[in-house]
Amino acid sequence: MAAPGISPSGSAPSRRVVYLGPAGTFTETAVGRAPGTAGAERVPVASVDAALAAVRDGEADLAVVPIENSVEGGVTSTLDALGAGRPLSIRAEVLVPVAFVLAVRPGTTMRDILRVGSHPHALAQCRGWVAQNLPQAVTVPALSTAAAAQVLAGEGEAPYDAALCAEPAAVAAGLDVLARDVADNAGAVTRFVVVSRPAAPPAPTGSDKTTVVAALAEDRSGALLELLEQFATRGINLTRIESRPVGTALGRYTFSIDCEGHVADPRVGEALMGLHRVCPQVRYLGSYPRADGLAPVPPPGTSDDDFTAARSWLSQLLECGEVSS
Ligand SMILES: O=C(O)C(=O)C[C@]1(C(=O)O)C=C[C@@H](O)C=C1
Repeated sequence: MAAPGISPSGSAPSRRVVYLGPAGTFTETAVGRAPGTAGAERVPVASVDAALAAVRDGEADLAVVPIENSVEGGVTSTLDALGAGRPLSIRAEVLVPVAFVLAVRPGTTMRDILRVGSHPHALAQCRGWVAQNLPQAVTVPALSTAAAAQVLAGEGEAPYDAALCAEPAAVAAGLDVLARDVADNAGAVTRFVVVSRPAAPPAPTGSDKTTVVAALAEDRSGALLELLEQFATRGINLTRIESRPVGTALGRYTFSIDCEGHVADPRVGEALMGLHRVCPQVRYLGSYPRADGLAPVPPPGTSDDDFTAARSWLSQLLECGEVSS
């Protein structure tokens, strides 16, 4: 692979974005909608780990990876890969509605299906549907939804009789669609993030999110409460919080957190400083515009203006010993 920023001809610089492939995954749809990827060379890879490794190693400029689903919650492989290893920055988020079809080789009927293959997150979102409509079938994990379609369509014996994937992936693989709108919860949405090597965050927009991973002080009662208080006392709403095992021993966890606001917002900056004081480790993963455009509504006394006014009140106290009001 050529170095990032250099085209194979060595002439015009080009950006390279890697994503969980092959063509036809929901991640590919996210790449098409992600800010900063227009005109970039798109390179599909086999896993989230491979995508993030390509960015860490300088083989790609950006990776687009799934991080959260409205039905299944956090994508643990992404949370773990972002939370450890060489640091990375989240630059943007993208929301993609997720709708699955049941794809089969031509001639297969519902009764023939004993094994259903797909990405584990897709299988989890369709668990109830499969149990109800294909009670005889077991599920088989695949690298992605589109990979499941391609494997099923390939030559010879396939490891499953049906694949759950996006309809364009089924059509591209030459499969038949036996059922549409396969889901336990209609209207499911997956959230993807655009990731780069560490860089200063984009400027605040007034509708931003910040992502951090924080470790708790070991074996201390109230440590989690202390972490949460850093956000609560500053009126900052959390949009996601998940515990992930550190992996070294039972009972050791880090917390992956998304909160409303930007690190440059005084109240968010102060909350992160609070985390730095009370947590043994804090990994800042980035501040970036919200895909839904919603702006936070801070409770009374916790707006950025309130924090700025309080800071200048303290400065005056330090300077003059009193504040004329
Ligand atoms: O397999 C795909 O098509 C993917 O893009 C991965 C993925 C995921 O990791 O959650 C993305 C969206 C769907 O929720 C199911 C699978």
